[in-house]
Amino acid sequence: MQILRYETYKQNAVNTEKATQLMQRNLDEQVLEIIRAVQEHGDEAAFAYTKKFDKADLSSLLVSDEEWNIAFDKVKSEQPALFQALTEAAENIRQYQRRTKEEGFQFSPQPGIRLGQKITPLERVGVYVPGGKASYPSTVLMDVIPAVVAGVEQVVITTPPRPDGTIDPVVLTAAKIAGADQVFKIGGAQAVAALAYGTESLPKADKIVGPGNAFVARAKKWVFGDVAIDMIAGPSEICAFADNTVPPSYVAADLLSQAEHAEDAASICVTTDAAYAEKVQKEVERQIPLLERAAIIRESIQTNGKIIICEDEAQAIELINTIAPEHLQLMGNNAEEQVEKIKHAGAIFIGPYSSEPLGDYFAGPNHTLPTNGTARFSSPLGVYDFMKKSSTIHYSKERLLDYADTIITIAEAEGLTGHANAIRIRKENNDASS
Ligand SMILES: NC(=O)c1ccc[n+]([C@@H]2O[C@H](COP(=O)([O-])OP(=O)(O)OC[C@H]3O[C@@H](n4cnc5c(N)ncnc54)[C@H](O)[C@@H]3O)[C@@H](O)[C@H]2O)c1
Ligand SMILES: N[C@H](CO)Cc1c[nH]c[nH+]1
Ligand SMILES: [Zn+2]
Repeated sequence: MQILRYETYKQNAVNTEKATQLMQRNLDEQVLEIIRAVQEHGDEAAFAYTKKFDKADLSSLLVSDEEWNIAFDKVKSEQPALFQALTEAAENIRQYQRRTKEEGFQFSPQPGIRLGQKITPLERVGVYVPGGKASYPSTVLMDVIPAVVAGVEQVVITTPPRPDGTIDPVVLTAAKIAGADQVFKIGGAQAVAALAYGTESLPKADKIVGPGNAFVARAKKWVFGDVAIDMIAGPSEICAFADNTVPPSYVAADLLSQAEHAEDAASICVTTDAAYAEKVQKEVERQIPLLERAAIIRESIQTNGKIIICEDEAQAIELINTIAPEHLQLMGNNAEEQVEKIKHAGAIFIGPYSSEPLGDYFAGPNHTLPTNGTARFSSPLGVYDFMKKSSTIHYSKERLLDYADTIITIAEAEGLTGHANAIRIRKENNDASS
Protein backbone atom coordinates (compact mmCIF):
# COMPACT_ATOMS: atom_id res chain seq x y z
CA MET A 1 0.00 0.00 0.00
CA GLN A 2 1.51 3.25 -1.17
CA ILE A 3 2.46 5.98 1.34
CA LEU A 4 2.19 9.49 -0.08
CA ARG A 5 2.66 13.01 1.15
CA TYR A 6 -0.39 15.26 0.88
CA GLU A 7 1.02 17.32 -2.05
CA THR A 8 1.90 14.22 -4.09
CA TYR A 9 -1.54 12.75 -3.51
CA LYS A 10 -3.23 15.96 -4.65
CA GLN A 11 -1.17 16.05 -7.85
CA ASN A 12 -1.86 12.35 -8.58
CA ALA A 13 -5.57 12.87 -7.95
CA VAL A 14 -5.76 15.33 -10.87
CA ASN A 15 -4.13 12.79 -13.22
CA THR A 16 -6.34 9.95 -11.95
CA GLU A 17 -9.45 12.03 -12.60
CA LYS A 18 -8.43 12.47 -16.26
CA ALA A 19 -7.71 8.74 -16.63
CA THR A 20 -11.09 7.89 -15.06
CA GLN A 21 -12.90 10.12 -17.52
CA LEU A 22 -11.26 8.26 -20.40
CA MET A 23 -12.14 4.86 -18.95
CA GLN A 24 -15.73 5.95 -18.48
CA ARG A 25 -16.04 6.82 -22.15
CA ASN A 26 -15.25 3.20 -23.07
CA LEU A 27 -17.64 1.93 -20.43
CA ASP A 28 -20.38 4.19 -21.75
CA GLU A 29 -20.23 2.59 -25.19
CA GLN A 30 -20.82 -0.88 -23.72
CA VAL A 31 -23.49 0.27 -21.31
CA LEU A 32 -25.42 2.22 -23.93
CA GLU A 33 -25.40 -0.77 -26.26
CA ILE A 34 -26.93 -2.92 -23.50
CA ILE A 35 -29.54 -0.31 -22.63
CA ARG A 36 -30.61 0.10 -26.28
CA ALA A 37 -30.85 -3.67 -26.79
CA VAL A 38 -33.09 -4.13 -23.73
CA GLN A 39 -35.22 -1.15 -24.76
CA GLU A 40 -35.71 -2.63 -28.24
CA HIS A 41 -35.86 -6.36 -27.54
CA GLY A 42 -37.09 -6.62 -23.93
CA ASP A 43 -36.88 -10.08 -22.39
CA GLU A 44 -35.00 -11.52 -25.37
CA ALA A 45 -32.06 -9.19 -24.70
CA ALA A 46 -32.39 -9.69 -20.93
CA PHE A 47 -32.04 -13.48 -21.32
CA ALA A 48 -29.14 -13.12 -23.77
CA TYR A 49 -27.09 -10.77 -21.55
CA THR A 50 -27.77 -12.95 -18.50
CA LYS A 51 -26.35 -15.88 -20.41
CA LYS A 52 -23.38 -13.86 -21.64
CA PHE A 53 -22.33 -12.12 -18.41
CA ASP A 54 -23.68 -14.37 -15.66
CA LYS A 55 -23.43 -17.68 -17.55
CA ALA A 56 -27.01 -18.53 -16.56
CA ASP A 57 -29.34 -19.99 -19.18
CA LEU A 58 -32.74 -19.13 -17.75
CA SER A 59 -36.28 -19.98 -18.79
CA SER A 60 -37.82 -17.40 -16.42
CA LEU A 61 -36.45 -14.18 -14.97
CA LEU A 62 -38.92 -14.15 -12.09
CA VAL A 63 -38.18 -16.10 -8.91
CA SER A 64 -41.27 -18.25 -8.41
CA ASP A 65 -43.16 -18.28 -5.10
CA GLU A 66 -42.19 -21.93 -4.68
CA GLU A 67 -38.46 -21.24 -5.17
CA TRP A 68 -38.70 -18.28 -2.81
CA ASN A 69 -40.54 -20.16 -0.04
CA ILE A 70 -38.19 -23.16 -0.24
CA ALA A 71 -35.17 -20.86 0.14
CA PHE A 72 -36.75 -19.07 3.10
CA ASP A 73 -37.68 -22.27 4.95
CA LYS A 74 -34.25 -23.76 4.29
CA VAL A 75 -32.34 -20.80 5.74
CA LYS A 76 -34.73 -20.49 8.68
CA SER A 77 -34.37 -24.15 9.65
CA GLU A 78 -30.76 -24.87 8.64
CA GLN A 79 -29.11 -21.55 9.58
CA PRO A 80 -31.07 -20.32 12.61
CA ALA A 81 -28.27 -18.04 13.88
CA LEU A 82 -28.06 -16.31 10.51
CA PHE A 83 -31.85 -16.04 10.29
CA GLN A 84 -31.92 -14.47 13.76
CA ALA A 85 -29.08 -12.07 12.89
CA LEU A 86 -30.87 -10.89 9.73
CA THR A 87 -34.11 -10.44 11.67
CA GLU A 88 -32.33 -8.41 14.36
CA ALA A 89 -30.49 -6.27 11.80
CA ALA A 90 -33.79 -5.72 9.95
CA GLU A 91 -35.39 -4.42 13.14
CA ASN A 92 -32.49 -1.99 13.75
CA ILE A 93 -32.80 -0.72 10.19
CA ARG A 94 -36.61 -0.36 10.53
CA GLN A 95 -36.25 1.61 13.75
CA TYR A 96 -33.69 3.97 12.26
CA GLN A 97 -35.62 4.44 9.03
CA ARG A 98 -38.92 5.17 10.81
CA ARG A 99 -37.22 8.19 12.37
CA THR A 100 -36.33 9.56 8.95
CA LYS A 101 -39.92 9.44 7.68
CA GLU A 102 -41.18 12.94 6.97
CA GLU A 103 -44.81 13.84 7.52
CA GLY A 104 -46.59 16.45 5.42
CA PHE A 105 -47.76 19.73 6.92
CA GLN A 106 -50.54 22.29 6.61
CA PHE A 107 -50.67 25.83 7.91
CA SER A 108 -52.91 28.83 7.63
CA PRO A 109 -51.00 32.11 7.22
CA GLN A 110 -54.36 33.98 7.26
CA PRO A 111 -58.02 32.99 7.72
CA GLY A 112 -59.26 31.59 4.39
CA ILE A 113 -55.80 30.47 3.24
CA ARG A 114 -54.48 26.95 3.75
CA LEU A 115 -51.12 25.86 2.41
CA GLY A 116 -49.44 22.53 2.78
CA GLN A 117 -47.24 19.76 1.59
CA LYS A 118 -48.62 16.29 0.93
CA ILE A 119 -46.14 13.41 1.01
CA THR A 120 -46.92 10.34 -1.08
CA PRO A 121 -44.95 7.10 -1.41
CA LEU A 122 -43.75 6.08 -4.86
CA GLU A 123 -45.85 3.34 -6.45
CA ARG A 124 -43.24 1.03 -7.95
CA VAL A 125 -39.57 0.82 -7.06
CA GLY A 126 -36.76 -1.35 -8.41
CA VAL A 127 -33.98 -2.27 -5.97
CA TYR A 128 -30.70 -3.39 -7.49
CA VAL A 129 -28.91 -5.89 -5.28
CA PRO A 130 -25.34 -6.59 -6.43
CA GLY A 131 -24.37 -10.20 -6.88
CA GLY A 132 -21.35 -10.53 -9.14
CA LYS A 133 -18.37 -10.95 -6.83
CA ALA A 134 -20.24 -11.39 -3.55
CA SER A 135 -23.74 -11.97 -2.28
CA TYR A 136 -25.48 -9.09 -0.47
CA PRO A 137 -28.42 -10.05 1.77
CA SER A 138 -27.52 -7.01 3.89
CA THR A 139 -28.09 -4.73 0.90
CA VAL A 140 -31.54 -6.29 0.48
CA LEU A 141 -32.41 -5.26 4.04
CA MET A 142 -30.85 -1.82 3.70
CA ASP A 143 -32.63 -0.93 0.47
CA VAL A 144 -35.99 -2.66 0.73
CA ILE A 145 -36.85 -1.71 4.32
CA PRO A 146 -36.87 2.09 3.76
CA ALA A 147 -39.16 1.54 0.74
CA VAL A 148 -41.53 -0.56 2.84
CA VAL A 149 -41.45 1.99 5.69
CA ALA A 150 -42.26 4.69 3.14
CA GLY A 151 -45.32 2.70 2.01
CA VAL A 152 -44.22 1.88 -1.57
CA GLU A 153 -46.88 -0.35 -3.20
CA GLN A 154 -44.59 -2.61 -5.20
CA VAL A 155 -40.93 -3.27 -4.37
CA VAL A 156 -39.13 -5.33 -6.96
CA ILE A 157 -35.58 -6.66 -6.59
CA THR A 158 -33.18 -7.44 -9.42
CA THR A 159 -29.99 -9.39 -8.72
CA PRO A 160 -27.67 -11.44 -10.95
CA PRO A 161 -28.27 -15.21 -10.88
CA ARG A 162 -25.53 -17.73 -10.23
CA PRO A 163 -24.40 -19.80 -13.26
CA ASP A 164 -26.82 -22.59 -12.25
CA GLY A 165 -29.69 -20.10 -12.53
CA THR A 166 -30.41 -19.84 -8.80
CA ILE A 167 -30.22 -16.90 -6.42
CA ASP A 168 -28.45 -17.24 -3.07
CA PRO A 169 -31.18 -18.50 -0.66
CA VAL A 170 -29.95 -16.03 1.96
CA VAL A 171 -30.66 -13.13 -0.41
CA LEU A 172 -34.15 -14.52 -0.99
CA THR A 173 -34.66 -14.91 2.77
CA ALA A 174 -33.58 -11.31 3.41
CA ALA A 175 -35.98 -10.23 0.66
CA LYS A 176 -38.87 -11.86 2.52
CA ILE A 177 -37.80 -10.50 5.92
CA ALA A 178 -37.56 -7.02 4.40
CA GLY A 179 -40.97 -7.27 2.67
CA ALA A 180 -40.08 -7.23 -1.05
CA ASP A 181 -42.83 -8.20 -3.52
CA GLN A 182 -40.89 -9.83 -6.37
CA VAL A 183 -37.32 -10.88 -7.17
CA PHE A 184 -35.93 -11.05 -10.71
CA LYS A 185 -32.81 -12.91 -11.81
CA ILE A 186 -31.04 -10.23 -13.74
CA GLY A 187 -28.03 -8.02 -13.01
CA GLY A 188 -25.75 -5.41 -14.53
CA ALA A 189 -26.73 -2.67 -16.97
CA GLN A 190 -29.40 -4.97 -18.44
CA ALA A 191 -31.24 -5.03 -15.09
CA VAL A 192 -31.15 -1.26 -14.85
CA ALA A 193 -32.47 -0.95 -18.41
CA ALA A 194 -35.21 -3.53 -17.78
CA LEU A 195 -36.38 -1.64 -14.70
CA ALA A 196 -36.19 1.70 -16.49
CA TYR A 197 -38.20 0.70 -19.56
CA GLY A 198 -40.00 -2.50 -18.54
CA THR A 199 -39.88 -5.80 -20.43
CA GLU A 200 -42.39 -8.63 -20.90
CA SER A 201 -41.32 -9.97 -17.46
CA LEU A 202 -40.22 -6.91 -15.52
CA PRO A 203 -42.49 -4.03 -14.59
CA LYS A 204 -41.28 -0.53 -15.40
CA ALA A 205 -40.19 1.13 -12.15
CA ASP A 206 -40.72 4.74 -11.10
CA LYS A 207 -37.34 4.74 -9.41
CA ILE A 208 -34.24 2.53 -9.35
CA VAL A 209 -32.16 2.40 -6.19
CA GLY A 210 -29.20 0.41 -4.96
CA PRO A 211 -25.47 0.01 -5.43
CA GLY A 212 -23.59 -1.96 -8.03
CA ASN A 213 -20.40 -2.15 -10.01
CA ALA A 214 -19.29 0.38 -12.61
CA PHE A 215 -21.71 -1.04 -15.26
CA VAL A 216 -24.67 -0.66 -12.92
CA ALA A 217 -23.66 2.81 -11.73
CA ARG A 218 -23.11 4.05 -15.27
CA ALA A 219 -26.37 2.53 -16.54
CA LYS A 220 -28.26 4.31 -13.76
CA LYS A 221 -26.71 7.57 -14.87
CA TRP A 222 -27.85 6.97 -18.46
CA VAL A 223 -31.47 6.04 -17.69
CA PHE A 224 -31.89 8.94 -15.26
CA GLY A 225 -34.62 11.22 -16.54
CA ASP A 226 -36.68 8.36 -17.96
CA VAL A 227 -36.82 7.00 -14.43
CA ALA A 228 -35.68 8.42 -11.09
CA ILE A 229 -32.53 7.11 -9.44
CA ASP A 230 -31.29 7.42 -5.87
CA MET A 231 -27.62 8.28 -6.35
CA ILE A 232 -24.47 6.87 -7.88
CA ALA A 233 -23.49 4.18 -5.35
CA GLY A 234 -20.55 2.53 -7.05
CA PRO A 235 -17.47 0.68 -5.84
CA SER A 236 -16.99 0.84 -2.07
CA GLU A 237 -14.69 3.35 -0.44
CA ILE A 238 -13.27 3.82 3.03
CA CYS A 239 -11.21 6.64 4.47
CA ALA A 240 -9.77 6.18 7.95
CA PHE A 241 -8.30 9.15 9.84
CA ALA A 242 -6.14 7.72 12.59
CA ASP A 243 -3.35 8.58 14.98
CA ASN A 244 -1.02 6.55 17.19
CA THR A 245 -3.71 6.04 19.84
CA VAL A 246 -5.36 3.53 17.47
CA PRO A 247 -3.88 0.03 16.99
CA PRO A 248 -2.60 -0.07 13.38
CA SER A 249 -4.13 -3.56 13.12
CA TYR A 250 -7.63 -2.04 13.54
CA VAL A 251 -7.01 0.52 10.80
CA ALA A 252 -5.58 -2.09 8.44
CA ALA A 253 -8.44 -4.51 9.06
CA ASP A 254 -11.05 -1.81 8.40
CA LEU A 255 -9.32 -0.72 5.18
CA LEU A 256 -9.18 -4.31 3.96
CA SER A 257 -12.84 -4.89 4.82
CA GLN A 258 -13.80 -2.56 1.99
CA ALA A 259 -10.99 -3.59 -0.36
CA GLU A 260 -12.46 -7.10 -0.41
CA HIS A 261 -15.63 -5.87 -2.15
CA ALA A 262 -13.99 -5.52 -5.54
CA GLU A 263 -10.74 -4.69 -7.33
CA ASP A 264 -11.97 -1.14 -7.91
CA ALA A 265 -12.86 -0.50 -4.24
CA ALA A 266 -10.77 2.29 -2.69
CA SER A 267 -9.18 2.27 0.79
CA ILE A 268 -7.42 5.33 2.13
CA CYS A 269 -5.77 6.03 5.47
CA VAL A 270 -5.08 9.65 6.45
CA THR A 271 -2.67 10.45 9.27
CA THR A 272 -0.35 13.23 10.39
CA ASP A 273 2.29 10.81 11.68
CA ALA A 274 4.82 9.37 9.19
CA ALA A 275 6.00 6.62 11.58
CA TYR A 276 2.39 5.56 12.15
CA ALA A 277 1.80 5.43 8.37
CA GLU A 278 4.55 2.83 8.11
CA LYS A 279 3.02 0.76 10.89
CA VAL A 280 -0.36 0.73 9.09
CA GLN A 281 1.38 -0.18 5.84
CA LYS A 282 3.11 -3.14 7.54
CA GLU A 283 -0.16 -4.32 9.07
CA VAL A 284 -1.91 -4.17 5.71
CA GLU A 285 0.79 -6.35 4.20
CA ARG A 286 0.64 -8.76 7.14
CA GLN A 287 -3.14 -9.13 7.02
CA ILE A 288 -3.77 -9.44 3.27
CA PRO A 289 -2.57 -13.07 2.92
CA LEU A 290 -4.65 -14.06 5.94
CA LEU A 291 -7.89 -13.11 4.21
CA GLU A 292 -9.91 -15.37 1.94
CA ARG A 293 -10.38 -12.79 -0.78
CA ALA A 294 -6.65 -11.93 -0.85
CA ALA A 295 -6.46 -11.75 -4.65
CA ILE A 296 -9.22 -9.14 -4.97
CA ILE A 297 -7.88 -7.25 -1.95
CA ARG A 298 -4.32 -7.19 -3.23
CA GLU A 299 -5.40 -5.70 -6.56
CA SER A 300 -7.66 -3.16 -4.91
CA ILE A 301 -4.94 -2.08 -2.46
CA GLN A 302 -2.28 -1.92 -5.16
CA THR A 303 -4.45 0.19 -7.45
CA ASN A 304 -6.49 2.33 -5.11
CA GLY A 305 -5.00 1.89 -1.62
CA LYS A 306 -3.20 4.91 -0.20
CA ILE A 307 -1.82 6.13 3.12
CA ILE A 308 -1.60 9.91 2.99
CA ILE A 309 0.52 11.91 5.38
CA CYS A 310 -0.76 15.40 6.14
CA GLU A 311 1.00 18.29 7.90
CA ASP A 312 -1.65 18.70 10.57
CA GLU A 313 -5.26 18.01 11.46
CA ALA A 314 -6.56 21.00 9.50
CA GLN A 315 -4.90 19.75 6.30
CA ALA A 316 -6.22 16.25 6.93
CA ILE A 317 -9.79 17.50 7.36
CA GLU A 318 -9.49 19.62 4.21
CA LEU A 319 -8.30 16.52 2.31
CA ILE A 320 -11.13 14.35 3.66
CA ASN A 321 -13.69 16.96 2.62
CA THR A 322 -12.17 17.00 -0.87
CA ILE A 323 -12.32 13.22 -1.16
CA ALA A 324 -15.91 13.19 0.23
CA PRO A 325 -15.59 9.47 1.04
CA GLU A 326 -18.45 7.00 1.16
CA HIS A 327 -17.32 5.82 4.62
CA LEU A 328 -15.23 7.94 6.92
CA GLN A 329 -13.80 6.49 10.11
CA LEU A 330 -12.63 9.12 12.58
CA MET A 331 -10.64 6.81 14.81
CA GLY A 332 -8.15 8.97 16.70
CA ASN A 333 -8.04 10.96 19.87
CA ASN A 334 -10.03 13.94 18.63
CA ALA A 335 -12.74 11.99 16.83
CA GLU A 336 -15.75 13.60 18.54
CA GLU A 337 -14.53 17.15 17.86
CA GLN A 338 -13.59 16.34 14.27
CA VAL A 339 -17.15 15.32 13.37
CA GLU A 340 -18.29 18.96 13.31
CA LYS A 341 -15.55 19.83 10.80
CA ILE A 342 -16.57 17.15 8.30
CA LYS A 343 -18.74 18.55 5.52
CA HIS A 344 -18.72 15.72 3.00
CA ALA A 345 -18.96 12.00 3.82
CA GLY A 346 -21.64 9.35 3.26
CA ALA A 347 -21.39 7.87 6.77
CA ILE A 348 -19.16 8.93 9.63
CA PHE A 349 -17.98 6.28 12.08
CA ILE A 350 -16.80 7.79 15.34
CA GLY A 351 -14.14 6.19 17.57
CA PRO A 352 -11.93 3.09 17.25
CA TYR A 353 -14.74 0.65 18.03
CA SER A 354 -17.14 1.96 15.38
CA SER A 355 -15.67 -0.28 12.71
CA GLU A 356 -17.18 0.07 9.24
CA PRO A 357 -18.78 -3.42 9.06
CA LEU A 358 -20.91 -2.42 12.06
CA GLY A 359 -22.63 0.01 9.71
CA ASP A 360 -22.61 -2.42 6.78
CA TYR A 361 -24.63 -4.98 8.70
CA PHE A 362 -26.20 -3.98 11.90
CA ALA A 363 -26.31 -0.52 13.42
CA GLY A 364 -29.33 0.71 11.44
CA PRO A 365 -28.23 3.65 9.22
CA ASN A 366 -28.10 2.72 5.55
CA HIS A 367 -25.03 1.20 3.91
CA THR A 368 -26.13 2.34 0.46
CA LEU A 369 -24.17 5.55 0.35
CA PRO A 370 -22.90 8.03 -2.22
CA THR A 371 -19.49 7.15 -3.68
CA ASN A 372 -16.89 8.72 -5.96
CA GLY A 373 -17.09 12.16 -4.38
CA THR A 374 -20.87 12.43 -4.74
CA ALA A 375 -21.26 12.73 -0.95
CA ARG A 376 -20.69 16.42 -1.70
CA PHE A 377 -24.31 16.55 -2.80
CA SER A 378 -25.98 13.19 -2.06
CA SER A 379 -27.23 11.52 1.12
CA PRO A 380 -27.51 7.94 2.38
CA LEU A 381 -30.45 6.00 0.99
CA GLY A 382 -33.49 6.61 3.21
CA VAL A 383 -37.26 6.70 3.42
CA TYR A 384 -37.14 10.15 1.78
CA ASP A 385 -35.86 8.48 -1.41
CA PHE A 386 -39.13 6.60 -1.71
CA MET A 387 -41.49 9.50 -1.16
CA LYS A 388 -42.37 12.53 -3.19
CA LYS A 389 -44.04 15.75 -2.32
CA SER A 390 -47.00 17.69 -3.67
CA SER A 391 -47.83 21.23 -2.62
CA THR A 392 -51.43 21.98 -1.59
CA ILE A 393 -53.04 25.43 -1.92
CA HIS A 394 -56.49 26.55 -0.82
CA TYR A 395 -57.75 30.19 -1.00
CA SER A 396 -61.31 31.14 -0.10
CA LYS A 397 -63.23 33.46 -2.44
CA GLU A 398 -62.61 36.45 -0.15
CA ARG A 399 -58.87 35.89 0.03
CA LEU A 400 -58.52 35.44 -3.74
CA LEU A 401 -60.39 38.68 -4.32
CA ASP A 402 -58.11 40.44 -1.79
CA TYR A 403 -55.05 39.51 -3.80
CA ALA A 404 -56.48 39.43 -7.34
CA ASP A 405 -54.92 42.75 -8.44
CA THR A 406 -51.50 41.79 -7.09
CA ILE A 407 -51.51 38.52 -9.02
CA ILE A 408 -52.79 40.21 -12.19
CA THR A 409 -49.96 42.76 -11.95
CA ILE A 410 -47.30 40.01 -11.96
CA ALA A 411 -49.03 38.01 -14.73
CA GLU A 412 -49.21 41.10 -16.97
CA ALA A 413 -45.54 41.89 -16.31
CA GLU A 414 -44.76 38.45 -17.73
CA GLY A 415 -47.02 39.14 -20.71
CA LEU A 416 -49.14 36.14 -19.78
CA THR A 417 -52.57 37.71 -20.12
CA GLY A 418 -54.28 34.30 -20.01
CA HIS A 419 -52.96 33.91 -16.47
CA ALA A 420 -54.22 37.40 -15.58
CA ASN A 421 -57.57 36.53 -17.16
CA ALA A 422 -58.07 33.42 -15.00
CA ILE A 423 -57.93 35.64 -11.91
CA ARG A 424 -59.78 38.62 -13.45
CA ILE A 425 -62.77 36.49 -14.53
CA ARG A 426 -63.44 35.66 -10.88
CA LYS A 427 -63.00 39.24 -9.74
CA GLU A 428 -65.35 40.57 -12.44
CA ASN A 429 -67.91 37.87 -11.75
CA ASN A 430 -67.90 38.90 -8.11
CA ASP A 431 -68.10 42.65 -8.94
CA ALA A 432 -71.13 41.97 -11.22
CA SER A 433 -72.99 39.97 -8.59
CA SER A 434 -72.46 42.47 -5.75
N1 LIG B 1 -22.14 1.61 -2.21
C1 LIG B 1 -22.77 0.61 -1.61
O1 LIG B 1 -23.64 0.79 -0.79
C2 LIG B 1 -22.41 -0.82 -1.98
C3 LIG B 1 -23.00 -1.92 -1.34
C4 LIG B 1 -22.67 -3.21 -1.75
C5 LIG B 1 -21.77 -3.36 -2.82
N2 LIG B 1 -21.22 -2.25 -3.38
C6 LIG B 1 -20.33 -2.32 -4.51
O2 LIG B 1 -21.09 -2.90 -5.55
C7 LIG B 1 -20.21 -3.56 -6.42
C8 LIG B 1 -20.75 -4.94 -6.70
O3 LIG B 1 -20.13 -5.40 -7.85
P1 LIG B 1 -20.28 -6.88 -8.38
O4 LIG B 1 -19.54 -6.93 -9.66
O5 LIG B 1 -19.92 -7.81 -7.30
O6 LIG B 1 -21.84 -7.09 -8.61
P2 LIG B 1 -22.91 -6.36 -9.57
O7 LIG B 1 -24.18 -7.08 -9.36
O8 LIG B 1 -22.89 -4.90 -9.34
O9 LIG B 1 -22.39 -6.62 -11.04
C9 LIG B 1 -22.48 -7.86 -11.66
C10 LIG B 1 -23.02 -7.66 -13.04
O10 LIG B 1 -22.15 -6.83 -13.80
C11 LIG B 1 -22.30 -7.15 -15.17
N3 LIG B 1 -20.98 -7.28 -15.80
C12 LIG B 1 -19.88 -7.88 -15.32
N4 LIG B 1 -18.90 -7.83 -16.24
C13 LIG B 1 -19.40 -7.20 -17.32
C14 LIG B 1 -18.88 -6.82 -18.58
N5 LIG B 1 -17.62 -7.10 -18.93
N6 LIG B 1 -19.68 -6.17 -19.46
C15 LIG B 1 -20.94 -5.85 -19.12
N7 LIG B 1 -21.50 -6.21 -17.93
C16 LIG B 1 -20.73 -6.84 -17.04
C17 LIG B 1 -23.01 -8.47 -15.25
O11 LIG B 1 -24.25 -8.23 -15.83
C18 LIG B 1 -23.20 -8.91 -13.82
O12 LIG B 1 -24.50 -9.42 -13.62
C19 LIG B 1 -18.83 -3.59 -5.75
O13 LIG B 1 -18.03 -2.61 -6.36
C20 LIG B 1 -19.12 -3.20 -4.31
O14 LIG B 1 -18.08 -2.47 -3.75
C21 LIG B 1 -21.53 -1.00 -3.02
N1 LIG C 1 -19.63 -1.72 2.36
C1 LIG C 1 -20.68 -1.81 1.36
C2 LIG C 1 -21.05 -0.43 0.94
O1 LIG C 1 -20.03 0.22 0.37
C3 LIG C 1 -21.91 -2.50 1.85
C4 LIG C 1 -21.75 -3.93 2.25
C5 LIG C 1 -22.63 -4.93 2.08
N2 LIG C 1 -22.09 -6.05 2.63
C6 LIG C 1 -20.94 -5.73 3.12
N3 LIG C 1 -20.73 -4.45 2.89
ZN1 LIG D 1 -18.81 -3.56 3.05
